[in-house]
Amino acid sequence: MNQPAPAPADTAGPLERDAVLRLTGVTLELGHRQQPVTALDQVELAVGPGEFVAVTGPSGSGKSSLLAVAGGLQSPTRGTVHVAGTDLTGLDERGRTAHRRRHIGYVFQHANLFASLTAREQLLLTAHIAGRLDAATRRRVDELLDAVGMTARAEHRPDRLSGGERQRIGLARALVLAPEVLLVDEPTSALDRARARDIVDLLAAQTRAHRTATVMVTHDHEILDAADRVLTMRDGRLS
Ligand SMILES: Nc1ncnc2c1ncn2[C@@H]1O[C@H](COP(=O)(O)OP(=O)(O)OP(=O)(O)O)[C@@H](O)[C@H]1O
Repeated sequence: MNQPAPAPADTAGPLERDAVLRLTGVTLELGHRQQPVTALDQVELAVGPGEFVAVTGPSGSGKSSLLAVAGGLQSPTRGTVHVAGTDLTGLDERGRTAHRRRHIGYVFQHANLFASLTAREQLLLTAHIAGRLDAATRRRVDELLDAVGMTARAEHRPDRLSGGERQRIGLARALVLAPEVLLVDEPTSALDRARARDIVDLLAAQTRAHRTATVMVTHDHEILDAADRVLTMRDGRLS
């Protein structure tokens, strides 16, 4: 009797049909032609609205590469990346940037804040660039500053903030526009336990409230319980 073929690794998720973020057969080769490194190897991933996916795995396994490709910052060597129904790999640089701005929030490990702006202004600038600096967004900025515990530091510039405080502002900034896809690289690496818990709970709550498709890369095993699914990256493969 014929045995059914083994099911592929379950990285598609229960909401595949409605996925806001979908990577199909994504391979990323980096380095020189003579010495290529396969940073991503045939990755399949689908994340639905309101779903919070955590990705963990050893150093050098491809986690940052996964976020870079999912966010359209890096083009895959092979495969497709769909964000909100559009294939990023089919767009030119300009189209990709525009699509990224409209649909994707990215939280880098190092916040990349503007040196001359206060913490509050970093958030307001994001709303301004998107043409959404209205009363409701100003209220949301203040709520987010409060949610990340930064109200008292809101008028400080980055050089007067700690690494953890800058990290929290970077996260709040990415949440201002409630993007459809949120990609987060190690959001708790500079935070103590209590603060790490607050931040990951905030991420989970925002993901649900705004039906965001969230992917968070983390080494922090104590926060994995906040995610709906935990995937592991090993040698460029996701399982
Ligand atoms: N520009 C590059 N050229 C060649 N190889 C690269 C380049 N950038 C990354 N790599 C390699 O690609 C692989 C995946 O790197 P990546 O940064 O995605 O891993 P990671 O899981 O995020 O690691 P970490 O947890 O240490 O940040 C690693 O083997 C890395 O050495």
